Amino acid sequence: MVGKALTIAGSDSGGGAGIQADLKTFQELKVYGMSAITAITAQNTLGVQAVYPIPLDMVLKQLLSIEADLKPDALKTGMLFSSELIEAVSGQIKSFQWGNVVVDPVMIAKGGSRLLQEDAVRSMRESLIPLATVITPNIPEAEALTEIPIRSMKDRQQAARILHKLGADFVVIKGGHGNGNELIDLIYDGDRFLEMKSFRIATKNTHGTGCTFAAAITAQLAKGESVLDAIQIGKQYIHAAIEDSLQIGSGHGPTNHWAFQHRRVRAHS
Ligand SMILES: Nc1ncnc2c1ncn2[C@@H]1O[C@H](COP(=O)(O)OP(=O)(O)OP(=O)(O)O)[C@@H](O)[C@H]1O
Ligand SMILES: Cc1ncc(COP(=O)(O)O)c(N)n1
Repeated sequence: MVGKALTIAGSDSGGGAGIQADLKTFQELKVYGMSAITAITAQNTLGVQAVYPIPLDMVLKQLLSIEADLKPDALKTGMLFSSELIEAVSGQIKSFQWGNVVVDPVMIAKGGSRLLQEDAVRSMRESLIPLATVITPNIPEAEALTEIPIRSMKDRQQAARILHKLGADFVVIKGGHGNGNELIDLIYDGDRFLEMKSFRIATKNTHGTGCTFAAAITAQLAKGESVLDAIQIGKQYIHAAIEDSLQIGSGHGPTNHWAFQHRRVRAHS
């Protein structure tokens, strides 16, 4: 039986982030992809030109249709835009008893546009994080959720502890926004800290990296993999996708979803 993965997120007309990145990732990792669209963005590699939130009722109808017939093995949340949406979506996830929930707490796009209203951070903290199997904030998102400034690895560990206490089983604080040639994603399971290290790829083509990483974790969970293995495959997938990124558009180009499988084929031939 094929694993079924759901993304609850915003649409990116440029195809690099959001729903589009998630479905590409699901396809590449060989799970059946489904979507519930929370907002439509007019977006390209240069930035976000407009945001149109989908009426709450229509978002809930999408989730109901999926529950009535398809039922996901794993799901991820991305752009949820407002406090109302976060609370309603969290309520549905809970009442449908959907498990394997990956929360990517999307707040601000690369160019600076807000993808989450400022007053919605509290709902994320109180309603969504308690349902998370894995939460994958970048450093600014972890700072907003925990209200502590993050400058050192000790600060990151402290933020991870807070997010775990709020109810996330596994916390991954991503290091894309850090400095230096080495890049560390910090994992915390409530007991141990694990540092997932890689080298920093020098490229401006990093549009959709957060979405893609979380979607790859979701795909692996939908196939029944353990959370730690899913996070590690997620890292391999996004690293390959950034390393072989695509020169498309004149801003922050998208990642390359073919890279991961191409490398596997090469490694086995
Ligand atoms: N330049 C890079 N080289 C290698 N890995 C990277 C690079 N940038 C990001 N990553 C990896 O990509 C994943 C996503 O991290 P990042 O911190 O960029 O997420 P994000 O901030 O949510 O994404 P975005 O900035 O696109 O919104 C992480 O595993 C991170 O380590
Ligand atoms: C619709 C939508 N969702 C999310 C992001 C953030 O993207 P990233 O994966 O780069 O954090 C985005 N730019 N647009």
